[in-house]
Amino acid sequence: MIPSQRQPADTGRAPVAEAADLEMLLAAVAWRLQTGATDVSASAHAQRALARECARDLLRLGRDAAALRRALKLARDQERRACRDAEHDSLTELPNRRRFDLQLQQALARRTSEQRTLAVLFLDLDDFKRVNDLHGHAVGDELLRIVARRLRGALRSSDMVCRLGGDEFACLVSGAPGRPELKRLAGALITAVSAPLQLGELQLSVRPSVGIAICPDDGVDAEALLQRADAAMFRAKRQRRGVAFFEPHTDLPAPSLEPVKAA
Ligand SMILES: Nc1nc2c(ncn2[C@@H]2O[C@H](COP(=O)(O)OP(=O)(O)OP(=O)(O)O)[C@@H](O)[C@H]2O)c(=O)[nH]1
Repeated sequence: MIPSQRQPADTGRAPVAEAADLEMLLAAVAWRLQTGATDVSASAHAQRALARECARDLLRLGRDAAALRRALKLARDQERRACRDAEHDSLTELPNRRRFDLQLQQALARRTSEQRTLAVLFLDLDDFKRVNDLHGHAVGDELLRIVARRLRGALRSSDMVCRLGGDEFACLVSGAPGRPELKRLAGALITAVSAPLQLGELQLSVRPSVGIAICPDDGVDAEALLQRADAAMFRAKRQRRGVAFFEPHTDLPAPSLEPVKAA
């Protein structure tokens, strides 16, 4: 037998160490080299396959991560939009009644510790129904958007204006405004809203009536303040005064009389 064709007797033991003569040693070494080379080439092949698989997995992982990031951003955007829609008026993009109530309650809670006054201004456009009736709902909508922008522009950034609904708006003025300052502010809001406006061919103007309620003089909770500012606005409109401060004797409903009991 030629040496290269001889196989070690027992592949489970170390054949090189057990070679009894030179011929067996050569055969054992040749066999070791051959199996070693096969092992190296098999392992290199396996490693290349593994590397390819890893690269594919990494690519898939990258794509999955990007898709996950996109889905997460979409969900966050949707959540933000839902929160925003829940607290904003879709026509004017001003905060809505719900947002106003929350902010008023927060301002009232802070006021207690800071001992400051704050005021609610209630605005309602005069004869707005005529705008809709004469020029159509779309013109009325555009006018409401413009009024919203004008109110926002006439207030400090620390003050808040919301659309309560229809042609009604409310402002929350915090800090420590006195009556003269509040009267001036109401006048500035009326001037801003009443400026003539051009809508295509149409030239229009609207005027608001404003009622003012002050915390703590006129109430210390959100509902009372808004109701009282509304009552004052109603009187301002009725008397065509433009602005009115809440007056308990005039604006509160008279207490109902107890029915006389039969004897
Ligand atoms: N264009 C438009 N009109 C609205 C909207 N919401 C409510 N309105 C209309 O606004 C009008 C408000 O009515 P009122 O405040 O009672 O009527 P007004 O003519 O302003 O009367 P006074 O407040 O007494 O001066 C109604 O005709 C509603 O139909 C809206 O989103 N868009």
